[in-house]
Amino acid sequence: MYDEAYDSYRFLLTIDPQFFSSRENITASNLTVNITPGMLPPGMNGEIPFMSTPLFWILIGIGVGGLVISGLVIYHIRSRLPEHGTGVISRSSSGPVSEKDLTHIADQVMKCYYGDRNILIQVLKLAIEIAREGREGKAVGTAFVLGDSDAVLERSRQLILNPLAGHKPSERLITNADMRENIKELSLLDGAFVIREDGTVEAAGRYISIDTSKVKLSKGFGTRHVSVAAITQETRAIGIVVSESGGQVRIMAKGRIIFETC
Ligand SMILES: Nc1ncnc2c1ncn2[C@@H]1O[C@H](COP(=O)(O)OP(=O)(O)OP(=O)(O)O)[C@@H](O)[C@H]1O
Repeated sequence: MYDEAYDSYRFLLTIDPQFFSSRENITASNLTVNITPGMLPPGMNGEIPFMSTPLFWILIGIGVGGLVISGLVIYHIRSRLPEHGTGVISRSSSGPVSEKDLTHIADQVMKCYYGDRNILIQVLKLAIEIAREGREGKAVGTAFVLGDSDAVLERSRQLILNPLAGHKPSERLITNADMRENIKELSLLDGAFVIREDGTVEAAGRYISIDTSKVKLSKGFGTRHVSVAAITQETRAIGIVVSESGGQVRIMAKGRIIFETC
């Protein structure tokens, strides 16, 4: 009786899991009582769980791969673009820089700069004028390193004798109209301007002589940009670079470009 029942239903019958765990003797009578034809307990119906199928692992692989690729793309975009955006002032613009433009840029830069906002605006204005006007009909490139000037001077050297040496601090203020004209002339020289937070121009023709290996600017920038980025990484200064080749004005802080004009 037991053998017949079990053999004829062995692919269809369900054995109650509790049945074998109980200490009762297995007898033909209680076996038949606990066998329910056609009823399969949950999880024992012969289907392979989805998590064990190759399709599941393929989908997991696609998901993880997608996340990794998205992360790499975002990292690449972030390392290429300025952190705070691109400016509104185009190289082809002419005329004076509007207060609105300057305010917009200064707002962005002051997030990374501890110095005087008005002095910052004066330096920006001058840099933008140099980028737009050039000198003697030619494009001019130069760089301003603003703030933390003792630390900057320690990490740089004169390329030529400092043309500003011997002039009174009051004559060397960036807010002084004569000084601004002088800076435009001196921008033809190699090297950078070093400017104190209070607007005193300490030096022109300064060569930044520090290790640039930790700078993470995207490829394509030359030594002017890279060395200014490096000095902003090592000091609390910000850098304002006028590119001779592209005409953009780029503002740098903490080793990164934080703003650039179009
Ligand atoms: N370490 C430095 N410190 C100060 N000025 C530098 C330094 N390196 C280069 N310069 C100045 O930058 C000028 C241009 O150099 P380079 O072409 O390599 O820079 P760049 O970043 O491509 O700038 P640009 O976009 O203006 O061409 C040099 O002639 C020199 O006057």
